[in-house]
Amino acid sequence: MKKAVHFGAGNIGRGFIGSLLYKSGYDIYFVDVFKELVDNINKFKSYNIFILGNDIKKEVVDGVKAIHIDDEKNLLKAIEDADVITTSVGVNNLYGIGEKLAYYLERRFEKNDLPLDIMACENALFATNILRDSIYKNSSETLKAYLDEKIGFPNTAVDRIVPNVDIEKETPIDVAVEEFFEWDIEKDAVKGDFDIKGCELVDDLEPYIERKLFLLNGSHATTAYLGYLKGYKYIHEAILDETIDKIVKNLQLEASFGLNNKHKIGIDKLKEYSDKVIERFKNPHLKDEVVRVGRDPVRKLSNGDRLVSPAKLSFETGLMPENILYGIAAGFAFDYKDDPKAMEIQESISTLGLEETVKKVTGLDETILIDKIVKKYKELKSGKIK
Ligand SMILES: NC(=O)c1ccc[n+]([C@@H]2O[C@H](COP(=O)([O-])OP(=O)(O)OC[C@H]3O[C@@H](n4cnc5c(N)ncnc54)[C@H](O)[C@@H]3O)[C@@H](O)[C@H]2O)c1
Ligand SMILES: O=P(O)(O)OC[C@@H](O)[C@@H](O)[C@H](O)[C@H](O)CO
Repeated sequence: MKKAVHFGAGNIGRGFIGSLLYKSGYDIYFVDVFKELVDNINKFKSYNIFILGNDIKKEVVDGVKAIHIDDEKNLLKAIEDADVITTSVGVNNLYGIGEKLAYYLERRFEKNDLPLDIMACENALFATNILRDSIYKNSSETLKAYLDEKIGFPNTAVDRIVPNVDIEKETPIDVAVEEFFEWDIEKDAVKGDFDIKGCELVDDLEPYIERKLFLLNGSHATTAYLGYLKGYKYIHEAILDETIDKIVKNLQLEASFGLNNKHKIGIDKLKEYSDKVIERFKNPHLKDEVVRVGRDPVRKLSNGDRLVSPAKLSFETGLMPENILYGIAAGFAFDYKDDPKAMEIQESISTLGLEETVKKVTGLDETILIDKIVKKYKELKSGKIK
């Protein structure tokens, strides 16, 4: 039986990656920092995936095991034998995982010289490259030669909305998901012979990952930030608000111009994709909280992420991305107290001021865009947008 090691047994790890690996016949080892989660996976060994549509379907993922990140002995054994390694831990955690993987791969190399693919399944552009670079940075010259020859680092785009579960569970590790899923993988970077059913191997990942990050995650974040400001708890409520719906749809159009200019995907195709995304946001059964979708605005408002990146892309085509800038401005107004990264931005606004904070977080240097974000932030705060 082929073995898969997956770092991050959270929502997408269990609700999506775990599901496809299981259906493809892999023996799954989850690795996590959260001890209680690791213990529960080892206790129950099985979990349910509730697929939330107009009716609820249930799938079972069976025979799973978990390893705590500090359990060196078991982690070494799992990595030595792995046929595929995946992550869904949050892009900022990839640096630390890269360091650990370098250590374990050096040891695997002494025992197993079969090829292996390592894929980061995170919402970020080319996340596997970040993980790969971190592994290389921590590698000896001998290990680097082994990596060059035997280890594939395909980038991926993963898409399935997996909210924090809000239904009655049968085990504490059950998850709830939407029906839709898409997993695109860079074909030419694959070195092993993994066979994951349901994923798609693509020649050029960039159009896929940018389309997903800008049209889905950019509009998701904007729905969340505007929804939060207007007092909605859930995404499906926020997207039914006429003002939010209009801004989000126009944001998708602006991002589509940029995407089409770069990748020649076709405006009609991008519109079709965008419309499906909005329908997915409207799913009332997911009960996806705006504070989950808006989490970590420092990351979401950074230069290469879901809002600033498409804003720059569409600005470069000669268009003023007014609605994407609303999304960014709303992100700066996201003052959710339980989100440390939202609080970091709020503290920066109080000490450095808004304009300096916008420059620092977004990395933008186009004065016109910065001025517009500041203006829109003030409009949002003064309640001008109803
Ligand atoms: N939930 C979704 O709808 C969704 C969809 C697509 C992609 N993603 C992406 O997947 C990633 C995870 O998102 P999520 O929603 O599953 O979050 P989550 O918080 O539910 O899960 C993340 C898991 O990673 C674990 N973790 C953190 N640091 C770790 C480390 N160093 N080693 C091992 N485990 C570690 C956490 O304990 C947690 O269990 C993010 O990059 C996110 O953007 C999420
Ligand atoms: O996971 P994040 O924080 O990058 O983004 C929040 C949501 O937009 C995201 O989790 C989506 O639900 C997911 O990307 C859908 O595929």
